[in-house]
Amino acid sequence: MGNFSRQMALSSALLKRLQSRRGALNAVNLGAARSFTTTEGHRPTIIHKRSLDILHDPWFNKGTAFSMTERDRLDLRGLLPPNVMSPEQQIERFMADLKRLEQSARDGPSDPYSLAKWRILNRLHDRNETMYYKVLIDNIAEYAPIVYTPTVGLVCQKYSGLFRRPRGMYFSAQDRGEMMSMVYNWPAEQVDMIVVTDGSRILGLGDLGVQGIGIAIGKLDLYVAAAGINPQRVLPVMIDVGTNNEQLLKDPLYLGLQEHRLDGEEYLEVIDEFMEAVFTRWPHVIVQFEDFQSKWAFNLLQRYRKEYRMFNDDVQGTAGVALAGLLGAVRAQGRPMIDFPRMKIVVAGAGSAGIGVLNAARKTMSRMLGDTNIAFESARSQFWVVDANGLITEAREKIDPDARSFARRVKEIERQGLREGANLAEVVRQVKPDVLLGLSAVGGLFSKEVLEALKESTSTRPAIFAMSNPTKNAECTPEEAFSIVGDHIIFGSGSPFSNVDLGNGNIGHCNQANNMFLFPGIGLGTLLSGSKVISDGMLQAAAECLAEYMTEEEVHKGIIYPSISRIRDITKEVAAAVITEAIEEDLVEGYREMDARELQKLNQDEIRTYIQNNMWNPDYTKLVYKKD
Ligand SMILES: NC(=O)c1ccc[n+]([C@@H]2O[C@H](COP(=O)([O-])OP(=O)(O)OC[C@H]3O[C@@H](n4cnc5c(N)ncnc54)[C@H](O)[C@@H]3O)[C@@H](O)[C@H]2O)c1
Ligand SMILES: O=C(O)C[C@H](O)C(=O)O
Ligand SMILES: [Mg+2]
Repeated sequence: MGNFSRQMALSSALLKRLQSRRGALNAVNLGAARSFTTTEGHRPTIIHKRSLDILHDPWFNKGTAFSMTERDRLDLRGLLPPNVMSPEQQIERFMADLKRLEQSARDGPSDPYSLAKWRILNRLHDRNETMYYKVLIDNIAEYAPIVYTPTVGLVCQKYSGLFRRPRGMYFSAQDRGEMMSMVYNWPAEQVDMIVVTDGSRILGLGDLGVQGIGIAIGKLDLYVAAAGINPQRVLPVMIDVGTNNEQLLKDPLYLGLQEHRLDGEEYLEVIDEFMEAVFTRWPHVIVQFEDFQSKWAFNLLQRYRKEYRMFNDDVQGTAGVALAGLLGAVRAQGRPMIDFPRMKIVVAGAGSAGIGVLNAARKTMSRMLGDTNIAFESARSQFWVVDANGLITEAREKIDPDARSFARRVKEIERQGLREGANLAEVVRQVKPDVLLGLSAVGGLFSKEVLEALKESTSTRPAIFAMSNPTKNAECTPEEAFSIVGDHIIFGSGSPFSNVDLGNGNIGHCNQANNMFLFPGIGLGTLLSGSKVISDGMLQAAAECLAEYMTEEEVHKGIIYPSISRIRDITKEVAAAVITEAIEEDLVEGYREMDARELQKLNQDEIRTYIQNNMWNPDYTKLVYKKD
C-alpha cells in the first residue's frame, strides 16, 4: 500500500475513533446518545486495503464476523472459515476458550503446558515468521511435539476457541463454481507446497471438520523447518465439505459448515474444482493430501497422481517410514536386509495407513524375491491383517476392496489354528510374529494379553510399532512393551515418547516412527527436480534412503530412526534420493535456473550442494522500499 493510501486509511480510522469518542462524550453530556450512535454505527468506514491486509489490521479486522457480501467486496473469500459469526458469538467463543485453558492443561498431552506453549509460538508465527522458524529449527526436538504431533491434535480439537488470525485458505462446498477466482485471493505469487485436508480423519481423533486446518499448518511448519521450503510459498488448505461429527454439527460456535459431509460425485466435484484451481494458478505446486478418511484417500490418490504433482502422506509417506522401520528391524537382528521376505508381520489396522504399509512391504518383499508374479503372490503369506472385526480372511462378508489382497485363505489359517475374525491376541499367539505393527487409532490395543503373546515370537528381536497418533491413541507405551515383552525388543511409536530406563544401566530406545522423516524430503526432492509426478520409484528411493541412514552400531542398539534433531539432515538425504530417482526415470523438468539438462549432469555431491543452496534459512534480509 502506498503512503498516501496508508495515511488515508489511518486518518479515516482515527477520524472514526475520534468521532465515536466524541459521540460517547455527547451521550454523557447531552443525554442524546441513542440517535447519534445509531447514525454513526450505520456509516461505513472507508478503507484502502483489501484481502489479508484487512485481516492483519487490528483496527479493521472483524475476523469471522465479516459477512459474505463484505468477504466478496473485500477479496476475503476463502481467507476465513465459512461460518459467519455474530459479534456476540465471537465473544462467547473467546470466553469459552479462555476458561478452557485449565481443563486443556489437565486433559492434554503429557506436557501440561503444551497448549500454552502452542499459543505463544503461534503468536510469534503471526508476528515474525523468520524468528518463529529460527526458534523452531534451533529447538526442533523440544517444539516439534508442540506444533506437530501430539499437541497439534489437541489444537485441532480446540480450534474453534484457539482461532485468532486466519492462516491458509478455506474452500467450502458453498464455493462451488468460485474456486478458480477465489484462489487469486491468496497474496503469494508463487506457492511451492500445499498441504490439504478435508478434516475427515485427523490423526486418530476422527472427523474434526474445518478444525482440521491445524494439521495442514503443522505439516507445513515441518516443510519449512526440515526441508527449508520458503514460508512465503507454503499454503495450508482446508476443504470444508461439511462434517459428520454430530457434536460439531450442534455446536453454535463451530466455525465450519454445519451440514453433513458431501459424498459421491458431489464430493469429487469439489475436490476436482480445487485441484484445477490451484494448478491453474500455480502450475508447479506440489499438493500433499493429509488426513482424508480411507474411503477417499486411495480414491483421490488414484484419481490425481498421474495428472498432478501430488501424493498422500498417510498412505505413501507412512508406507515408506514403516518400510524403513521394518528393514531396520531385520538389521537389528544382525540379519541382512535381503532376509526381509522371511519376516512374519501382524498389522492391526487396515485403513489408509495400514493398507499403504502392507502394499509397500509386500512389493519390496516381492522385488527381493525376484520380482515375479509368483514372488508377489508368495509375499502375501507373510502378513496377517487384523481390523476392527478381527483377522481378515476370504470368508469376510463385506471385505474392503483395498484390504482384499491381504485376506488370508481360510484353509491356510485353519491350519494355523485361526479363523475369520480371530482377535489380535489369538493371532499373535498363533503366528508368533517378528513384527507387530499398529495403525488402528486405538489407544492401548496392544494390551498386556497381546504383549504377553508376543513373548513367544520366533524372532530373536521382535519389533513393536505402535504408530497411531496422537499419544493417547498409541497402541501401547514403550514402558509396557519393554517391561512385558523384554529388553531386547525394537520399539517405535508415531508420537514421541521418552526412552525407557531398563534399570540395569541400559536404555530401551524409543524410536519415533512418523512420516515426518519422509514427507519433507519427498516434497523438497520433487520441487527441486521439477518432476511432473511423484512416482512409486521416487517414494521407494526415499524409503530406502531412510532405511540406510542409520549406522550398524546404532541399529544394533535398537536405534532404527534418526532423532528428530537430525531431521534437516535426513530430509536433505531423502530429497537427494528422490531427485536421483526422478533423473533416472527421466521425469525431471528442472527448477528455476537449473534446467533438466543441467540437472541430469550433476553427480551426488553436486545434487546435495544444489539442495543445500535452495533451502530457505531463517535469516533476516535487508528490506528496501520500492514503489510498485
Ligand atoms: N506414525 C505415522 O507416521 C502415522 C501415519 C499415518 C497414520 N497414522 C495413524 O494411524 C492411525 C490410523 O490411520 P488411518 O488413516 O489408517 O485410519 P483409518 O480410520 O482409515 O483406519 C483405522 C483402521 O483400524 C482398524 N481398527 C479399529 N479398531 C481396531 C481394533 N480394535 N483392532 C484392530 N484394528 C482396528 C479399523 O478397522 C481400520 O481398518 C491414526 O491414529 C493415525 O494417526 C500414523
Ligand atoms: O501427523 C502425524 O503425526 C502422522 C500422520 O500423518 C498421522 O496422520 O498420524
Ligand atoms: Mg496424517
